[in-house]
Amino acid sequence: MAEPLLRVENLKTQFFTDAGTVRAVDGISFEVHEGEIVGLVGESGAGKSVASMSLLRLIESPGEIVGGEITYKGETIFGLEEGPDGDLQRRDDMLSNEEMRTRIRGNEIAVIFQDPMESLNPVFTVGGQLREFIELNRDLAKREAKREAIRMLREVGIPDPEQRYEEYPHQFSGGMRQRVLIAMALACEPSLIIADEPTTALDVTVEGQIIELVDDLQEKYGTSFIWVTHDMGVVAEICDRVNVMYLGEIVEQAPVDDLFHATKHPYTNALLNSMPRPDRTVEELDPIEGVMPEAISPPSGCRFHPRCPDAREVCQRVHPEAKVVDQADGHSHRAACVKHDVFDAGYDESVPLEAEPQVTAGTPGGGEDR
Ligand SMILES: Nc1ncnc2c1ncn2[C@@H]1O[C@H](COP(=O)(O)OP(=O)(O)OP(=O)(O)O)[C@@H](O)[C@H]1O
Ligand code: NI
Repeated sequence: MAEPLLRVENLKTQFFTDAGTVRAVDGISFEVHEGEIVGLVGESGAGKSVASMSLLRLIESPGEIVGGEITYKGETIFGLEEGPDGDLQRRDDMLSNEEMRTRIRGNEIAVIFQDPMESLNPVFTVGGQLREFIELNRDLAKREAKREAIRMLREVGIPDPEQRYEEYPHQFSGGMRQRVLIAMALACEPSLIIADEPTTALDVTVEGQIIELVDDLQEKYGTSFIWVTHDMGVVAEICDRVNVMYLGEIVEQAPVDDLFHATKHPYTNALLNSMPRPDRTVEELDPIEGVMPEAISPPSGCRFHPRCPDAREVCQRVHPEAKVVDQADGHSHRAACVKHDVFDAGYDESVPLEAEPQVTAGTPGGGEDR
């Protein structure tokens, strides 16, 4: 298989707070190949956004990437090596902050956030902002940049783009604003777009339209996506491959069909059971027991064991790294759960744990109102 566009290996990002060290991203590894839509899914606080921001090196104090490697098109976005005094230091070939700003962010890797109002300036027209962005990043003259901005607005399905070019963000609906952000993300024809819950604030119909638009544009431009969401329904619609995150770790990684139909991790199973589906009534929904613990003091052993219906005594002791448990479509299916034989951790002989009675949470990530 061709070299991936993006390779993330054992990435660790932590926040050093007064209350202690938050291990927000704790050793995740995944790849994005050209033209793929790769999902990053999990409950609120799992580390999805911190992982995304780490890829762009946008982590601010008290946060810091403390380990691992990020390679994009053969260049090192992040990497450490042992220095002369034995301490870890940033590698020589790591891209500089200047290169990240001018060459990578926006041009190579663009990002779309959940709330377009945070990314758009309310006091300038939508068209003006898009034009300026294109002018700055693509070295076009003002008139050409304007023509290009209007073309992009049309491309993302905004009706009357010449007219809407002159309007302000508040004159756009939520869905239309999100289309503007997609236009902005696409404007420099990046190879990778990171979309962090871009449809979460939208109603279901508009969400469906945006997803359809992204699917079309993805096909047309061949752009790769990292799609961050807590919604398994969205994952099913848009993703090729999926990474399921729990408390800073990737607990399952598989092509989308295998994730849904040959699920290997109890947490993924719980996410799927808590998801509304056309073939089940609301009463049949099965919220995941308990709430996700704080990343500051994760449980021993498997971090999911206190909430896991399959948990046995061994799960309190053994902390499983994701391992290949199956092969599908030339892609590995990985899971971090010792109930699989490859772990050889004595799961079969181990004593089942009583499910601890817990405060029950709603469905993950506040998905219940949708
Ligand atoms: N600036 C910060 N300071 C301290 N802790 C932080 C900071 N930013 C994030 N965290 C912690 O990092 C962990 C991961 O947060 P993150 O925002 O990545 O979760 P998420 O999966 O994106 O959740 P959501 O679905 O709510 O967006 C959480 O425990 C969060 O509290
Ligand atoms: Ni987030």
